[in-house]
Amino acid sequence: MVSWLFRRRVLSPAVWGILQGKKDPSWLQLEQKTGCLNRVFVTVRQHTSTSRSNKFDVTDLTRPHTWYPTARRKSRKVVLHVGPTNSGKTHGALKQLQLSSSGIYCGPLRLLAWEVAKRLNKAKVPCDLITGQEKDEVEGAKHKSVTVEMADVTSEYHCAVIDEIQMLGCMTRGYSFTRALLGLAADELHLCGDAAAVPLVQELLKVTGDVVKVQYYDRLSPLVPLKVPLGPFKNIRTGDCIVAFSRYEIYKLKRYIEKDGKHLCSVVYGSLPPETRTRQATMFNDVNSEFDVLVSSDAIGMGLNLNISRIIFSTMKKFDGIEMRELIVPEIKQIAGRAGRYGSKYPVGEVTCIHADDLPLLHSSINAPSPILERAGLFPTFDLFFMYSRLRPGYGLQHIMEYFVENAKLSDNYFITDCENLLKIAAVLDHLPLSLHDKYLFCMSPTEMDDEIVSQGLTQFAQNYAERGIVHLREIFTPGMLQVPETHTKMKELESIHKVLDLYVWLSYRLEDAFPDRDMAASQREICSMLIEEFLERLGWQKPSHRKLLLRRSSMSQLSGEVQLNPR
Ligand SMILES: Nc1ncnc2c1ncn2[C@@H]1O[C@H](COP(=O)(O)OP(=O)(O)OP(=O)(O)O)[C@@H](O)[C@H]1O
Repeated sequence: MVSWLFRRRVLSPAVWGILQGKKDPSWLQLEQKTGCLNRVFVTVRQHTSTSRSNKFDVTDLTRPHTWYPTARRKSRKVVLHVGPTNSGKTHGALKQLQLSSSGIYCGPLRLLAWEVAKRLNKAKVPCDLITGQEKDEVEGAKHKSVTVEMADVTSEYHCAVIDEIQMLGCMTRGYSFTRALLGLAADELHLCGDAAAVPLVQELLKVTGDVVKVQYYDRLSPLVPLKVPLGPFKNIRTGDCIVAFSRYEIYKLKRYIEKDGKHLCSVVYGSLPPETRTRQATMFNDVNSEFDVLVSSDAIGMGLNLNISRIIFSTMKKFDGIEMRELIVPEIKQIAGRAGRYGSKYPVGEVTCIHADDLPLLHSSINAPSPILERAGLFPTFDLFFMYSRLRPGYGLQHIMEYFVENAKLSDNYFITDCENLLKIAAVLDHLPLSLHDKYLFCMSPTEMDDEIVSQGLTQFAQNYAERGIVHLREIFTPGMLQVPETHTKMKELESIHKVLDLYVWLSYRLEDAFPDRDMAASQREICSMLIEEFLERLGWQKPSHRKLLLRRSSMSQLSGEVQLNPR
Protein backbone atom coordinates (compact mmCIF):
# COMPACT_ATOMS: atom_id res chain seq x y z
CA MET A 1 0.00 0.00 0.00
CA VAL A 2 2.79 2.41 0.94
CA SER A 3 4.61 1.83 -2.32
CA TRP A 4 1.34 2.23 -4.20
CA LEU A 5 0.77 5.59 -2.50
CA PHE A 6 4.33 6.59 -3.33
CA ARG A 7 3.94 5.58 -6.99
CA ARG A 8 0.73 7.56 -7.18
CA ARG A 9 2.65 10.53 -5.76
CA VAL A 10 0.32 10.74 -2.80
CA LEU A 11 3.31 10.37 -0.54
CA SER A 12 6.44 12.42 -0.87
CA PRO A 13 9.87 10.77 -1.40
CA ALA A 14 11.00 11.91 2.06
CA VAL A 15 8.15 10.20 3.86
CA TRP A 16 8.58 7.16 1.67
CA GLY A 17 12.25 7.02 2.64
CA ILE A 18 11.56 7.46 6.33
CA LEU A 19 8.95 4.73 6.31
CA GLN A 20 11.33 2.41 4.51
CA GLY A 21 13.89 3.04 7.25
CA LYS A 22 16.31 4.26 4.56
CA LYS A 23 16.29 7.90 5.48
CA ASP A 24 17.36 9.81 8.51
CA PRO A 25 17.65 13.50 9.31
CA SER A 26 21.15 13.82 7.87
CA TRP A 27 19.82 12.43 4.61
CA LEU A 28 17.09 15.00 4.81
CA GLN A 29 19.62 17.81 5.11
CA LEU A 30 21.32 16.46 2.02
CA GLU A 31 18.08 16.36 0.16
CA GLN A 32 17.55 20.01 0.96
CA LYS A 33 20.93 20.83 -0.60
CA THR A 34 19.99 19.02 -3.77
CA GLY A 35 16.87 21.09 -3.98
CA CYS A 36 14.44 18.19 -3.68
CA LEU A 37 12.52 19.82 -0.92
CA ASN A 38 8.94 18.95 -0.45
CA ARG A 39 6.21 19.66 2.02
CA VAL A 40 6.60 16.68 4.33
CA PHE A 41 10.33 16.64 4.20
CA VAL A 42 10.42 20.13 5.63
CA THR A 43 7.92 19.18 8.27
CA VAL A 44 10.14 16.34 9.35
CA ARG A 45 13.23 18.50 9.44
CA GLN A 46 11.38 21.00 11.53
CA HIS A 47 10.55 18.37 14.10
CA THR A 48 14.04 16.99 14.24
CA SER A 49 15.58 20.39 14.72
CA THR A 50 13.14 21.66 17.32
CA SER A 51 12.95 18.55 19.45
CA ARG A 52 16.69 17.92 19.18
CA SER A 53 16.06 14.25 18.64
CA ASN A 54 15.46 12.00 15.69
CA LYS A 55 11.99 11.15 16.91
CA PHE A 56 9.56 13.41 15.19
CA ASP A 57 6.32 14.50 16.67
CA VAL A 58 3.78 14.51 13.86
CA THR A 59 1.32 16.45 15.97
CA ASP A 60 3.66 19.45 16.15
CA LEU A 61 1.97 21.97 13.85
CA THR A 62 3.74 25.03 15.23
CA ARG A 63 5.56 25.92 12.00
CA PRO A 64 3.10 25.45 9.15
CA HIS A 65 4.97 27.91 6.90
CA THR A 66 7.63 25.22 6.51
CA TRP A 67 5.10 22.92 4.81
CA TYR A 68 5.42 24.97 1.61
CA PRO A 69 9.01 24.85 0.37
CA THR A 70 8.29 26.26 -3.10
CA ALA A 71 6.87 29.42 -1.54
CA ARG A 72 9.67 29.56 1.03
CA ARG A 73 12.26 29.63 -1.71
CA LYS A 74 10.79 32.94 -2.87
CA SER A 75 11.04 36.31 -1.28
CA ARG A 76 7.44 37.32 -1.81
CA LYS A 77 6.29 40.91 -2.08
CA VAL A 78 2.97 40.87 -0.21
CA VAL A 79 0.46 43.71 -0.60
CA LEU A 80 -2.55 43.85 1.71
CA HIS A 81 -5.38 45.81 0.03
CA VAL A 82 -7.70 46.67 2.90
CA GLY A 83 -10.64 48.96 3.47
CA PRO A 84 -14.43 49.01 3.65
CA THR A 85 -16.65 47.35 1.09
CA ASN A 86 -16.85 48.99 -2.32
CA SER A 87 -13.51 50.72 -1.99
CA GLY A 88 -11.77 49.28 -5.05
CA LYS A 89 -9.51 46.79 -3.24
CA THR A 90 -10.15 43.90 -5.60
CA HIS A 91 -10.04 46.17 -8.61
CA GLY A 92 -6.50 47.23 -7.62
CA ALA A 93 -5.29 43.67 -7.11
CA LEU A 94 -6.88 42.34 -10.31
CA LYS A 95 -5.20 45.05 -12.33
CA GLN A 96 -1.84 43.70 -11.15
CA LEU A 97 -2.89 40.14 -11.91
CA GLN A 98 -3.93 41.11 -15.42
CA LEU A 99 -0.57 42.78 -16.07
CA SER A 100 1.46 39.85 -14.80
CA SER A 101 3.05 37.17 -16.97
CA SER A 102 1.47 34.36 -14.93
CA GLY A 103 -0.89 34.34 -12.01
CA ILE A 104 -3.64 32.90 -9.90
CA TYR A 105 -6.78 34.38 -8.36
CA CYS A 106 -8.16 32.52 -5.32
CA GLY A 107 -11.69 33.45 -4.29
CA PRO A 108 -14.16 32.22 -1.72
CA LEU A 109 -17.01 31.55 -4.19
CA ARG A 110 -17.38 29.71 -7.47
CA LEU A 111 -19.12 32.74 -8.90
CA LEU A 112 -16.23 35.06 -8.06
CA ALA A 113 -13.72 32.65 -9.61
CA TRP A 114 -15.97 32.44 -12.63
CA GLU A 115 -16.23 36.25 -12.92
CA VAL A 116 -12.49 36.77 -12.65
CA ALA A 117 -11.79 34.09 -15.29
CA LYS A 118 -14.32 35.78 -17.56
CA ARG A 119 -12.82 39.22 -16.93
CA LEU A 120 -9.28 38.06 -17.71
CA ASN A 121 -10.28 36.10 -20.81
CA LYS A 122 -12.22 39.11 -22.05
CA ALA A 123 -9.10 41.23 -21.56
CA LYS A 124 -7.25 38.69 -23.78
CA VAL A 125 -5.38 37.19 -20.83
CA PRO A 126 -6.10 33.44 -21.22
CA CYS A 127 -7.26 32.13 -17.87
CA ASP A 128 -8.29 28.66 -16.67
CA LEU A 129 -11.24 28.25 -14.33
CA ILE A 130 -10.84 25.60 -11.64
CA THR A 131 -13.33 25.04 -8.85
CA GLY A 132 -14.47 21.97 -6.99
CA GLN A 133 -17.10 21.37 -9.65
CA GLU A 134 -15.59 22.66 -12.87
CA LYS A 135 -12.33 22.61 -14.78
CA ASP A 136 -12.32 24.87 -17.78
CA GLU A 137 -8.90 24.93 -19.36
CA VAL A 138 -8.06 27.62 -21.90
CA GLU A 139 -5.34 27.03 -24.46
CA GLY A 140 -2.10 28.76 -23.63
CA ALA A 141 -3.34 29.99 -20.27
CA LYS A 142 -0.74 31.07 -17.74
CA HIS A 143 -3.39 32.41 -15.38
CA LYS A 144 -5.86 30.50 -13.23
CA SER A 145 -8.94 31.59 -11.40
CA VAL A 146 -9.83 29.15 -8.64
CA THR A 147 -11.83 28.67 -5.48
CA VAL A 148 -9.38 28.89 -2.64
CA GLU A 149 -9.55 25.16 -1.83
CA MET A 150 -8.20 24.45 -5.33
CA ALA A 151 -5.15 26.73 -5.02
CA ASP A 152 -2.08 24.95 -6.34
CA VAL A 153 0.79 25.49 -3.91
CA THR A 154 3.37 23.61 -5.94
CA SER A 155 3.48 25.81 -9.07
CA GLU A 156 5.20 29.15 -9.31
CA TYR A 157 3.46 32.37 -10.36
CA HIS A 158 4.47 35.91 -10.93
CA CYS A 159 1.34 37.22 -9.23
CA ALA A 160 -1.29 35.74 -6.90
CA VAL A 161 -4.44 37.25 -5.42
CA ILE A 162 -6.36 35.96 -2.40
CA ASP A 163 -9.76 37.60 -2.05
CA GLU A 164 -11.61 38.04 1.26
CA ILE A 165 -8.48 37.24 3.22
CA GLN A 166 -10.33 37.79 6.54
CA MET A 167 -11.78 34.33 5.94
CA LEU A 168 -8.54 33.02 7.46
CA GLY A 169 -10.56 33.12 10.65
CA CYS A 170 -13.49 31.07 9.28
CA MET A 171 -14.21 28.11 11.57
CA THR A 172 -14.69 25.68 8.70
CA ARG A 173 -12.81 27.04 5.67
CA GLY A 174 -10.09 29.05 7.41
CA TYR A 175 -7.42 26.42 6.80
CA SER A 176 -7.74 26.77 3.01
CA PHE A 177 -7.03 30.51 3.24
CA THR A 178 -4.08 29.84 5.54
CA ARG A 179 -2.76 27.25 3.10
CA ALA A 180 -3.03 29.73 0.23
CA LEU A 181 -1.48 32.54 2.28
CA LEU A 182 1.52 30.49 3.36
CA GLY A 183 1.78 28.28 0.32
CA LEU A 184 1.29 30.29 -2.86
CA ALA A 185 4.64 30.53 -4.56
CA ALA A 186 4.27 33.96 -6.14
CA ASP A 187 6.67 36.86 -6.56
CA GLU A 188 3.81 39.21 -5.73
CA LEU A 189 0.98 38.20 -3.44
CA HIS A 190 -2.05 40.51 -3.22
CA LEU A 191 -4.47 40.02 -0.34
CA CYS A 192 -7.85 41.79 -0.42
CA GLY A 193 -10.19 42.16 2.50
CA ASP A 194 -11.08 43.69 5.81
CA ALA A 195 -8.52 45.69 7.80
CA ALA A 196 -9.30 43.37 10.73
CA ALA A 197 -6.98 40.81 9.15
CA VAL A 198 -3.90 43.06 8.97
CA PRO A 199 -2.22 42.36 12.36
CA LEU A 200 -2.70 38.60 12.03
CA VAL A 201 -1.39 38.43 8.47
CA GLN A 202 1.63 40.53 9.46
CA GLU A 203 2.26 38.21 12.39
CA LEU A 204 1.90 35.02 10.31
CA LEU A 205 4.26 36.34 7.66
CA LYS A 206 6.96 37.46 10.10
CA VAL A 207 8.50 34.00 9.86
CA THR A 208 8.34 33.66 6.07
CA GLY A 209 10.74 36.43 5.16
CA ASP A 210 8.15 38.07 2.90
CA VAL A 211 8.05 41.84 2.54
CA VAL A 212 4.58 43.03 3.61
CA LYS A 213 3.03 46.34 2.61
CA VAL A 214 -0.43 47.58 3.60
CA GLN A 215 -2.49 49.71 1.23
CA TYR A 216 -5.59 51.32 2.75
CA TYR A 217 -8.67 52.23 0.69
CA ASP A 218 -11.71 54.47 1.35
CA ARG A 219 -15.26 53.72 0.31
CA LEU A 220 -15.90 55.04 -3.18
CA SER A 221 -19.59 55.95 -2.63
CA PRO A 222 -21.75 56.57 0.49
CA LEU A 223 -23.88 53.95 2.25
CA VAL A 224 -26.83 55.21 4.32
CA PRO A 225 -28.49 53.06 7.01
CA LEU A 226 -32.20 54.01 6.98
CA LYS A 227 -34.07 54.85 10.18
CA VAL A 228 -37.29 53.17 9.06
CA PRO A 229 -37.85 49.49 8.25
CA LEU A 230 -39.34 48.33 4.97
CA GLY A 231 -42.72 47.46 6.47
CA PRO A 232 -45.19 45.79 4.07
CA PHE A 233 -44.04 44.38 0.74
CA LYS A 234 -45.91 47.08 -1.16
CA ASN A 235 -43.00 49.36 -0.19
CA ILE A 236 -40.60 47.37 -2.33
CA ARG A 237 -39.22 49.40 -5.22
CA THR A 238 -37.02 48.94 -8.26
CA GLY A 239 -33.35 48.35 -7.35
CA ASP A 240 -34.15 46.68 -4.01
CA CYS A 241 -32.36 43.53 -2.91
CA ILE A 242 -33.95 41.46 -0.15
CA VAL A 243 -31.55 39.18 1.66
CA ALA A 244 -32.63 35.83 3.13
CA PHE A 245 -30.64 32.87 4.38
CA SER A 246 -32.26 29.76 2.94
CA ARG A 247 -33.39 28.78 -0.50
CA TYR A 248 -36.85 28.13 0.89
CA GLU A 249 -37.10 31.71 2.24
CA ILE A 250 -35.74 33.14 -0.99
CA TYR A 251 -38.48 31.55 -3.09
CA LYS A 252 -41.12 32.43 -0.50
CA LEU A 253 -40.12 36.12 -0.60
CA LYS A 254 -40.03 36.04 -4.39
CA ARG A 255 -43.62 34.74 -4.42
CA TYR A 256 -44.81 37.44 -1.97
CA ILE A 257 -43.15 40.25 -3.90
CA GLU A 258 -44.38 39.10 -7.29
CA LYS A 259 -47.94 38.48 -6.03
CA ASP A 260 -49.31 41.95 -6.82
CA GLY A 261 -47.76 41.96 -10.30
CA LYS A 262 -45.67 45.14 -9.83
CA HIS A 263 -42.24 43.55 -9.72
CA LEU A 264 -40.37 40.52 -10.99
CA CYS A 265 -37.53 39.10 -8.92
CA SER A 266 -34.19 37.63 -9.95
CA VAL A 267 -32.75 35.19 -7.45
CA VAL A 268 -29.13 34.61 -6.49
CA TYR A 269 -27.87 32.01 -4.03
CA GLY A 270 -24.71 30.06 -3.46
CA SER A 271 -25.47 26.73 -5.02
CA LEU A 272 -27.00 28.06 -8.23
CA PRO A 273 -24.69 27.22 -11.10
CA PRO A 274 -22.52 30.22 -11.98
CA GLU A 275 -24.12 30.58 -15.41
CA THR A 276 -27.59 30.69 -13.94
CA ARG A 277 -26.55 33.10 -11.22
CA THR A 278 -24.87 35.33 -13.74
CA ARG A 279 -27.96 35.25 -15.92
CA GLN A 280 -30.14 36.17 -12.96
CA ALA A 281 -27.75 38.97 -11.97
CA THR A 282 -27.57 40.22 -15.55
CA MET A 283 -31.36 40.32 -15.81
CA PHE A 284 -31.48 42.35 -12.60
CA ASN A 285 -28.71 44.72 -13.75
CA ASP A 286 -30.32 45.25 -17.17
CA VAL A 287 -32.53 48.36 -17.02
CA ASN A 288 -34.56 47.07 -19.96
CA SER A 289 -35.44 43.77 -18.29
CA GLU A 290 -38.63 43.34 -16.26
CA PHE A 291 -36.61 41.88 -13.41
CA ASP A 292 -36.15 44.92 -11.21
CA VAL A 293 -35.87 43.36 -7.73
CA LEU A 294 -33.34 40.87 -6.43
CA VAL A 295 -33.90 38.24 -3.76
CA SER A 296 -30.63 36.80 -2.62
CA SER A 297 -28.77 34.83 -0.03
CA ASP A 298 -25.60 36.16 1.56
CA ALA A 299 -23.84 34.79 -1.54
CA ILE A 300 -24.03 38.37 -2.86
CA GLY A 301 -22.04 39.52 0.16
CA MET A 302 -18.68 38.72 -1.29
CA GLY A 303 -17.32 40.79 -4.10
CA LEU A 304 -20.31 40.91 -6.44
CA ASN A 305 -21.05 44.12 -8.28
CA LEU A 306 -24.77 44.62 -8.86
CA ASN A 307 -27.07 47.57 -9.53
CA ILE A 308 -28.54 47.58 -6.03
CA SER A 309 -30.01 50.75 -4.61
CA ARG A 310 -31.20 49.39 -1.25
CA ILE A 311 -30.33 46.27 0.72
CA ILE A 312 -33.17 44.95 2.89
CA PHE A 313 -32.38 42.29 5.48
CA SER A 314 -35.37 39.93 5.86
CA THR A 315 -33.83 38.70 9.12
CA MET A 316 -30.66 39.27 11.11
CA LYS A 317 -30.30 35.60 12.01
CA LYS A 318 -28.92 32.71 10.03
CA PHE A 319 -28.16 29.03 10.44
CA ASP A 320 -24.40 28.67 10.07
CA GLY A 321 -24.29 24.91 9.69
CA ILE A 322 -23.99 24.42 13.43
CA GLU A 323 -26.56 26.71 15.02
CA MET A 324 -29.01 29.53 14.42
CA ARG A 325 -27.22 32.73 15.35
CA GLU A 326 -27.28 36.49 14.90
CA LEU A 327 -25.32 37.91 11.99
CA ILE A 328 -21.95 39.26 13.03
CA VAL A 329 -20.55 42.72 12.22
CA PRO A 330 -18.38 41.68 9.24
CA GLU A 331 -21.28 39.75 7.65
CA ILE A 332 -23.66 42.68 8.03
CA LYS A 333 -21.14 45.12 6.57
CA GLN A 334 -20.27 42.80 3.69
CA ILE A 335 -23.90 42.31 2.67
CA ALA A 336 -24.90 45.95 3.19
CA GLY A 337 -21.88 46.99 1.15
CA ARG A 338 -23.54 45.67 -2.03
CA ALA A 339 -25.83 48.74 -2.18
CA GLY A 340 -24.73 51.77 -4.20
CA ARG A 341 -21.66 50.20 -5.85
CA TYR A 342 -19.22 52.59 -7.47
CA GLY A 343 -19.97 52.93 -11.15
CA SER A 344 -23.46 51.42 -10.77
CA LYS A 345 -26.80 53.10 -11.50
CA TYR A 346 -27.17 54.15 -7.86
CA PRO A 347 -24.46 56.50 -6.58
CA VAL A 348 -25.75 56.30 -2.98
CA GLY A 349 -26.58 52.99 -1.30
CA GLU A 350 -29.22 52.48 1.39
CA VAL A 351 -29.72 49.65 3.84
CA THR A 352 -32.61 48.64 6.11
CA CYS A 353 -34.50 45.61 7.48
CA ILE A 354 -38.02 44.30 6.96
CA HIS A 355 -38.68 44.37 10.72
CA ALA A 356 -38.16 47.40 12.98
CA ASP A 357 -36.82 45.11 15.75
CA ASP A 358 -33.77 44.35 13.61
CA LEU A 359 -32.78 47.98 13.02
CA PRO A 360 -30.70 48.49 16.21
CA LEU A 361 -28.35 45.62 15.30
CA LEU A 362 -28.04 46.90 11.75
CA HIS A 363 -27.25 50.46 12.87
CA SER A 364 -24.76 49.45 15.53
CA SER A 365 -22.93 47.15 13.11
CA ILE A 366 -22.74 49.21 9.97
CA ASN A 367 -20.07 51.64 11.18
CA ALA A 368 -18.48 49.39 13.79
CA PRO A 369 -14.98 48.15 13.11
CA SER A 370 -14.78 44.42 12.53
CA PRO A 371 -13.21 42.63 15.48
CA ILE A 372 -9.49 42.14 14.94
CA LEU A 373 -8.73 38.60 13.74
CA GLU A 374 -6.64 36.77 16.26
CA ARG A 375 -6.09 33.32 14.83
CA ALA A 376 -6.06 31.58 11.49
CA GLY A 377 -7.50 28.15 10.72
CA LEU A 378 -5.19 25.19 10.25
CA PHE A 379 -5.73 21.54 9.42
CA PRO A 380 -3.16 18.72 9.26
CA THR A 381 -2.12 17.55 5.81
CA PHE A 382 -2.66 13.99 4.61
CA ASP A 383 1.05 13.26 5.04
CA LEU A 384 0.85 13.92 8.77
CA PHE A 385 -2.20 11.71 9.15
CA PHE A 386 -0.44 9.02 7.17
CA MET A 387 2.70 9.16 9.26
CA TYR A 388 0.65 8.94 12.43
CA SER A 389 -1.30 5.99 11.03
CA ARG A 390 2.00 4.11 10.61
CA LEU A 391 2.67 4.56 14.30
CA ARG A 392 -0.84 3.34 15.19
CA PRO A 393 -1.67 0.75 12.54
CA GLY A 394 -5.02 -0.23 14.05
CA TYR A 395 -6.45 3.28 14.06
CA GLY A 396 -9.13 4.36 11.61
CA LEU A 397 -9.25 7.88 10.19
CA GLN A 398 -11.83 9.05 12.71
CA HIS A 399 -9.59 8.01 15.56
CA ILE A 400 -6.54 9.62 13.97
CA MET A 401 -8.37 12.90 13.39
CA GLU A 402 -9.67 12.94 16.93
CA TYR A 403 -6.14 12.36 18.16
CA PHE A 404 -4.84 15.32 16.15
CA VAL A 405 -7.64 17.59 17.27
CA GLU A 406 -6.94 16.79 20.90
CA ASN A 407 -3.15 16.69 20.77
CA ALA A 408 -2.00 18.99 17.98
CA LYS A 409 0.53 21.54 19.14
CA LEU A 410 -0.20 24.94 17.68
CA SER A 411 1.31 28.36 18.00
CA ASP A 412 -0.93 31.12 19.40
CA ASN A 413 -1.79 32.39 15.92
CA TYR A 414 -3.64 29.29 14.82
CA PHE A 415 -6.63 27.14 15.65
CA ILE A 416 -7.63 23.75 14.26
CA THR A 417 -10.64 24.27 12.03
CA ASP A 418 -13.92 22.71 12.99
CA CYS A 419 -13.93 19.10 11.87
CA GLU A 420 -17.21 17.79 13.30
CA ASN A 421 -18.48 17.06 9.83
CA LEU A 422 -15.20 15.42 8.79
CA LEU A 423 -15.34 13.17 11.82
CA LYS A 424 -18.86 12.09 10.89
CA ILE A 425 -17.70 11.21 7.38
CA ALA A 426 -14.66 9.37 8.73
CA ALA A 427 -16.90 7.35 11.08
CA VAL A 428 -18.88 6.05 8.08
CA LEU A 429 -15.81 5.38 5.96
CA ASP A 430 -13.89 3.52 8.62
CA HIS A 431 -16.28 0.60 8.13
CA LEU A 432 -15.29 0.31 4.50
CA PRO A 433 -12.18 -1.30 2.98
CA LEU A 434 -10.77 1.98 1.67
CA SER A 435 -7.21 3.26 1.82
CA LEU A 436 -6.45 6.09 4.24
CA HIS A 437 -5.86 8.37 1.29
CA ASP A 438 -9.26 7.65 -0.24
CA LYS A 439 -10.90 8.18 3.14
CA TYR A 440 -9.10 11.51 3.49
CA LEU A 441 -10.25 12.50 0.03
CA PHE A 442 -13.87 11.63 0.82
CA CYS A 443 -13.58 13.58 4.08
CA MET A 444 -12.46 16.70 2.23
CA SER A 445 -15.50 16.52 -0.04
CA PRO A 446 -18.34 19.03 0.31
CA THR A 447 -20.59 16.60 2.18
CA GLU A 448 -23.07 17.89 4.73
CA MET A 449 -23.52 14.86 6.93
CA ASP A 450 -26.42 16.47 8.80
CA ASP A 451 -28.42 16.26 5.61
CA GLU A 452 -29.81 12.74 5.63
CA ILE A 453 -30.00 12.41 1.85
CA VAL A 454 -26.50 13.78 1.31
CA SER A 455 -25.10 11.46 3.93
CA GLN A 456 -26.76 8.49 2.19
CA GLY A 457 -25.37 9.72 -1.12
CA LEU A 458 -21.82 9.79 0.21
CA THR A 459 -22.13 6.40 1.87
CA GLN A 460 -23.46 4.73 -1.26
CA PHE A 461 -20.75 6.25 -3.41
CA ALA A 462 -18.04 5.18 -0.98
CA GLN A 463 -19.47 1.66 -0.71
CA ASN A 464 -19.55 1.29 -4.46
CA TYR A 465 -16.07 2.65 -4.76
CA ALA A 466 -14.76 0.33 -2.04
CA GLU A 467 -16.36 -2.74 -3.63
CA ARG A 468 -15.77 -2.08 -7.29
CA GLY A 469 -13.19 0.67 -7.52
CA ILE A 470 -14.04 3.51 -9.79
CA VAL A 471 -16.80 2.78 -12.24
CA HIS A 472 -18.80 5.09 -14.41
CA LEU A 473 -20.92 7.37 -12.30
CA ARG A 474 -23.95 6.08 -14.18
CA GLU A 475 -23.41 2.72 -12.49
CA ILE A 476 -23.05 4.26 -9.06
CA PHE A 477 -26.09 6.49 -9.24
CA THR A 478 -29.19 4.38 -9.66
CA PRO A 479 -32.76 5.66 -9.63
CA GLY A 480 -34.42 5.50 -6.24
CA MET A 481 -31.18 4.71 -4.42
CA LEU A 482 -31.69 7.56 -1.98
CA GLN A 483 -34.40 7.10 0.64
CA VAL A 484 -36.23 10.36 1.18
CA PRO A 485 -37.52 10.91 4.72
CA GLU A 486 -41.31 11.35 4.78
CA THR A 487 -41.00 14.69 6.52
CA HIS A 488 -39.11 16.21 3.57
CA THR A 489 -40.93 18.69 1.35
CA LYS A 490 -40.32 18.43 -2.39
CA MET A 491 -38.22 21.58 -2.21
CA LYS A 492 -36.08 20.15 0.56
CA GLU A 493 -35.67 16.92 -1.36
CA LEU A 494 -34.62 18.83 -4.43
CA GLU A 495 -32.10 20.86 -2.45
CA SER A 496 -30.56 17.72 -1.03
CA ILE A 497 -30.38 16.00 -4.41
CA HIS A 498 -28.54 19.06 -5.75
CA LYS A 499 -26.02 18.63 -3.01
CA VAL A 500 -25.58 14.93 -3.77
CA LEU A 501 -24.96 15.72 -7.41
CA ASP A 502 -22.52 18.47 -6.58
CA LEU A 503 -20.76 16.02 -4.31
CA TYR A 504 -20.56 13.39 -7.06
CA VAL A 505 -19.17 15.91 -9.48
CA TRP A 506 -16.58 16.92 -6.90
CA LEU A 507 -15.64 13.30 -6.23
CA SER A 508 -15.56 12.45 -9.90
CA TYR A 509 -13.04 15.21 -10.52
CA ARG A 510 -10.85 14.05 -7.67
CA LEU A 511 -11.07 10.43 -8.80
CA GLU A 512 -10.55 11.48 -12.37
CA ASP A 513 -7.19 12.82 -11.27
CA ALA A 514 -6.34 9.31 -10.18
CA PHE A 515 -7.92 7.65 -13.23
CA PRO A 516 -7.39 10.12 -16.05
CA ASP A 517 -8.74 7.86 -18.77
CA ARG A 518 -12.37 8.19 -17.65
CA ASP A 519 -14.73 10.65 -19.24
CA MET A 520 -16.37 11.97 -16.11
CA ALA A 521 -18.01 14.93 -17.79
CA ALA A 522 -20.03 12.64 -20.07
CA SER A 523 -21.03 10.50 -17.09
CA GLN A 524 -22.16 13.56 -15.19
CA ARG A 525 -24.35 14.71 -18.03
CA GLU A 526 -25.80 11.24 -18.39
CA ILE A 527 -26.56 11.00 -14.68
CA CYS A 528 -28.12 14.41 -14.52
CA SER A 529 -30.43 13.75 -17.44
CA MET A 530 -31.42 10.45 -15.91
CA LEU A 531 -31.90 12.04 -12.53
CA ILE A 532 -34.09 14.79 -13.88
CA GLU A 533 -36.34 12.25 -15.64
CA GLU A 534 -36.51 10.02 -12.60
CA PHE A 535 -37.26 12.94 -10.38
CA LEU A 536 -40.01 14.35 -12.55
CA GLU A 537 -41.62 10.95 -12.78
CA ARG A 538 -41.52 10.36 -9.05
CA LEU A 539 -42.98 13.78 -8.32
CA GLY A 540 -45.68 13.19 -10.90
CA TRP A 541 -44.58 16.37 -12.66
CA GLN A 542 -45.60 15.83 -16.26
CA LYS A 543 -45.99 19.35 -17.68
CA PRO A 544 -43.20 21.20 -19.51
CA SER A 545 -43.56 24.00 -16.95
CA HIS A 546 -42.66 21.52 -14.21
CA ARG A 547 -39.49 20.54 -16.01
CA LYS A 548 -38.64 24.20 -16.47
CA LEU A 549 -39.19 24.84 -12.78
CA LEU A 550 -36.97 21.95 -11.79
CA LEU A 551 -34.22 23.09 -14.10
CA ARG A 552 -34.51 26.68 -13.03
CA ARG A 553 -34.11 25.81 -9.38
CA SER A 554 -31.46 23.26 -9.82
CA SER A 555 -27.79 22.97 -10.49
CA MET A 556 -28.74 19.96 -12.58
CA SER A 557 -29.55 22.35 -15.39
CA GLN A 558 -25.92 23.25 -15.80
CA LEU A 559 -24.68 19.73 -15.38
CA SER A 560 -27.05 18.26 -17.88
CA GLY A 561 -26.30 21.01 -20.35
CA GLU A 562 -29.93 22.14 -20.30
CA VAL A 563 -29.75 25.73 -19.28
CA GLN A 564 -32.36 27.25 -21.55
CA LEU A 565 -34.13 29.16 -18.84
CA ASN A 566 -37.12 31.19 -19.89
CA PRO A 567 -37.96 33.74 -17.25
CA ARG A 568 -41.69 33.53 -17.94
N1 LIG B 1 -10.19 52.80 -10.29
C1 LIG B 1 -11.36 52.30 -10.68
N2 LIG B 1 -11.83 52.55 -11.91
C2 LIG B 1 -13.02 52.05 -12.31
N3 LIG B 1 -13.80 51.29 -11.54
C3 LIG B 1 -13.37 51.02 -10.32
C4 LIG B 1 -12.15 51.50 -9.81
N4 LIG B 1 -12.01 51.05 -8.57
C5 LIG B 1 -13.09 50.32 -8.31
N5 LIG B 1 -13.92 50.29 -9.36
C6 LIG B 1 -15.20 49.61 -9.44
O1 LIG B 1 -15.89 49.83 -8.21
C7 LIG B 1 -16.57 48.66 -7.81
C8 LIG B 1 -16.06 48.22 -6.44
O2 LIG B 1 -14.70 47.85 -6.55
P1 LIG B 1 -14.14 46.50 -5.92
O3 LIG B 1 -15.03 45.37 -6.22
O4 LIG B 1 -12.72 46.41 -6.30
O5 LIG B 1 -14.28 46.93 -4.41
P2 LIG B 1 -13.92 46.09 -3.11
O6 LIG B 1 -13.37 47.08 -2.15
O7 LIG B 1 -13.10 44.92 -3.45
O8 LIG B 1 -15.37 45.68 -2.68
P3 LIG B 1 -15.93 44.54 -1.70
O9 LIG B 1 -15.00 44.44 -0.56
O10 LIG B 1 -17.24 45.16 -1.35
O11 LIG B 1 -16.05 43.34 -2.53
C9 LIG B 1 -16.31 47.63 -8.88
O12 LIG B 1 -17.38 47.66 -9.79
C10 LIG B 1 -15.03 48.11 -9.53
O13 LIG B 1 -14.92 47.68 -10.86
